[in-house]
Amino acid sequence: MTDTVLTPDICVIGAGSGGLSLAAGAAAFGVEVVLVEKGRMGGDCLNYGCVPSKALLSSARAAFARNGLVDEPLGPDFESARAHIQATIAAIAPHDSQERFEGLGVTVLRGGARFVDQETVSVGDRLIKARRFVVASGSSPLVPPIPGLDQTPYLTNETLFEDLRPKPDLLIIGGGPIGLEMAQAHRRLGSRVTVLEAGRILSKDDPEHVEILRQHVKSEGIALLEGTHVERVEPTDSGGVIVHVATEQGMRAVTGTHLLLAVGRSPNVDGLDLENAGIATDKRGIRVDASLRTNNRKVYAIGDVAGGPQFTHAAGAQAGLLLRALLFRLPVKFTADSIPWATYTSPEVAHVGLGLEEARRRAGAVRVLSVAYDGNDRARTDNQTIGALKLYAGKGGRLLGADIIGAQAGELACLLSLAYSKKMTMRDLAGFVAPYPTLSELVRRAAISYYAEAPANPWVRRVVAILQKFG
Ligand SMILES: Cc1cc2nc3c(=O)[nH]c(=O)nc-3n(C[C@H](O)[C@H](O)[C@H](O)COP(=O)(O)OP(=O)(O)OC[C@H]3O[C@@H](n4cnc5c(N)ncnc54)[C@H](O)[C@@H]3O)c2cc1C
Ligand SMILES: NC(=O)c1ccc[n+]([C@@H]2O[C@H](COP(=O)([O-])OP(=O)(O)OC[C@H]3O[C@@H](n4cnc5c(N)ncnc54)[C@H](O)[C@@H]3O)[C@@H](O)[C@H]2O)c1
Repeated sequence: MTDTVLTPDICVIGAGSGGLSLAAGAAAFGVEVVLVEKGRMGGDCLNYGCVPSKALLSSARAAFARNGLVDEPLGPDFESARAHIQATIAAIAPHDSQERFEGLGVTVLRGGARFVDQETVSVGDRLIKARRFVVASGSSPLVPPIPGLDQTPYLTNETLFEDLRPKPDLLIIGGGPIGLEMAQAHRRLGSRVTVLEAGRILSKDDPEHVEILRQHVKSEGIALLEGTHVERVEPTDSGGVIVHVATEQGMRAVTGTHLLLAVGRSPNVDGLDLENAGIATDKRGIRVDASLRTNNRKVYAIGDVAGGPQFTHAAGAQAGLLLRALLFRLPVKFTADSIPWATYTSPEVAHVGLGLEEARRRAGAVRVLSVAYDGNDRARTDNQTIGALKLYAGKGGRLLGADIIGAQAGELACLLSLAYSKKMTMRDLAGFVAPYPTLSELVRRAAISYYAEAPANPWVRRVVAILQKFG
């Protein structure tokens, strides 16, 4: 070990979505920060997650618009998708780079961090004794214990984008956001695609909206096998794969040229030696309280490793809360329902606040206000009429949650997330002015329907009649 022991205010482990936000925010206030990263700056989102997957979806959308549905992966389309992914990562990378963070005054150490004791972390031969530690070490693709997997070639999000070659017959295990986004992207690039899902696809989203998506992706030729148990996998002589599945109809073998695993995430706790610092974990990751603190009072955890919602914006939101707590000593409370999400299939599927069941459980009577995209003029002009928006209104018309499926659902979720966070009511959402023609008018339209019965209400009618008498 070197003699120099670093003694910053904050030591952040992991330079991904959560760690970078926290380090940049703290440095902006002149707080001394050491940031440790063992892999690529930018973490999963930039290198293996959101950015390459959304770039691939964008290329696939363009290819689909050009070619329509094809059953042969087209080399040039894959080639241009690969170039687009690389160019997009390269364009964003400087923002997350070591150089930028050093420019902000952050000390960046490259290497694996591990706890030596309750208040010390080591990185190679450096020791760090910080006033506070923030673990933001992210997650890795879960590899399930499927018999035969250890002898069968498979892809995960960590390998899929780097070597993006045509995949004639892609089998995907898992029908969550990764499975579905990648299924549609590859299908639109000409691959035949089969999704093998143990339960139902997008199980956290509204079942009626998921049914719309289900029918849509099937219409694009994606085979969805839901309620399917994968029994075992084996390689073929030609380098492909056979997946043996048990379905309600019996056993079945599904063959493909490539296999992608998209069955969830495993928190990155290995190698941190958390036990040396007495930090408790469970299978979801590091255990934290609502203020994101672990049972070691010097140590906090945010992002995928902290067992909550696993999104870039969730990690960012947690970093923001933690900055308030660490820099300004303000009490903070993270709640999972403050985190909206969107899955970027066509149509997109998005969610804000509470789901309908949870809203009913917490609030009792809930009114569901639904509007369909085909009643919206912008959806008509753009020929994007598949979709629907539902608002869940509680007592006094308070917005409790929303589900959206359709074009730009993720963008609509932004407005609704603001409304949810500010505890707005249907009155607020009916009362704002949206430019015409926009999809955001769907929100107003749904909120206005809360008052649909007002004209028939005898009391309202009486008031209107009295007011008419005043000329
Ligand atoms: C295919 C895919 C698509 C996704 N799409 C979206 C999307 O569209 N929108 C969205 O919001 N989210 C998306 N996500 C999720 C999002 O990528 C993650 O939620 C987010 O990256 C989590 O941020 P994080 O800071 O917790 O972890 P990460 O961004 O993974 O960063 C953790 C960092 O810690 C480093 N690290 C780990 N252990 C150590 C150690 N011991 N010492 C030093 N460094 C260490 C890792 O190398 C890594 O760089 C997607 C994920 C995947 C896999
Ligand atoms: N648009 C986005 O925001 C976006 C996109 C991709 C990923 N993500 C994030 O990344 C996380 C991981 O995504 P994911 O799709 O891998 O995980 P997930 O946990 O959301 O979905 C995994 C799916 O795989 C199924 N499954 C698990 N084991 C199986 C098995 N043995 N056989 C068949 N099916 C099985 C599950 O039932 C589930 O439906 C997500 O939870 C999300 O937070 C977000």
